[in-house]
Amino acid sequence: MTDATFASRYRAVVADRGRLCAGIDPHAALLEQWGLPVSVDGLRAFADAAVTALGPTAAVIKPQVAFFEVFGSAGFAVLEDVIARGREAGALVLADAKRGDIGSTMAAYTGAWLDDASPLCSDAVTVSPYLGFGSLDPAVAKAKETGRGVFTLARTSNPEGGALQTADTGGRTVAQSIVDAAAEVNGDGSGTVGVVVGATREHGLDLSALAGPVLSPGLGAQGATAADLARIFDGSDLSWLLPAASRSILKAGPDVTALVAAVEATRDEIEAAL
Ligand SMILES: O=c1ccn([C@@H]2O[C@H](COP(=O)(O)O)[C@@H](O)[C@H]2O)c(=O)[nH]1
Repeated sequence: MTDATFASRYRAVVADRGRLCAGIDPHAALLEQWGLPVSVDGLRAFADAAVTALGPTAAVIKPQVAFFEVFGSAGFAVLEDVIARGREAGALVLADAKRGDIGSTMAAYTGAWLDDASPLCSDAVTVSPYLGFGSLDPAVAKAKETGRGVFTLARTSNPEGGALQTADTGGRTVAQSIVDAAAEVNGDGSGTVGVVVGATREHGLDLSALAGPVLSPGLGAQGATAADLARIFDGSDLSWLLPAASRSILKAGPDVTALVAAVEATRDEIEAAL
């Protein structure tokens, strides 16, 4: 698709639009709040307004696949439209699918989310490394080859993640071992593998060798603030930090102008804090 690395594509769009990943999470409660039916028609209207507002404004948009999948094939058709329009509008589209399986099945997920031949092909996809980081090899290889990205969970924003992710594996935590494996892939400067580190608590990670993006969800609806980001990531290379917010932005809808203003206000608050 392109000779550019994911690092260079990421840096270009963030330099232009600022550090924000705006999520498209069509929760039933948000559909209702927007005065829409909780149906495929409601989903389509929600997605249309969201991608119209967020696609030309945010550096990265992150459709949460679960909220489309719940409507079956009709939901996936809406998601395909969101992905295509988001990319056309100049945002990087990060499909939040959190895929993870044995390598042979991971190869099929890679075909779905990172291959030009697929209608779901995105600029990046979220993955779960908990079948072993090596099980992600098909996705990592495809992403590297095509200038796309893979964002692996490391230290997630939810409270339940801690017991597993902070478990000690011979002198370092599970989450640190994921960050280190990502850093090894990124040693060539491609920035192919990003990590997910929530903004909701101290993470205790050494991100200094990562050389790739750090997606940090948890702003707004989960309670984290821009000031929390500055504190939690103090000492890290903040140029790689990509704070993410979904509901706190989407609640400004359905008016497109109000959604654009919410994206800009969130981004400006982040940029001022970092
Ligand atoms: O650790 C994680 C990983 C992913 N997420 C996802 O991000 C958004 C957050 O939405 P908000 O409305 O801003 O809370 C959502 O799609 C999650 O699945 C996360 O929150 N934490």
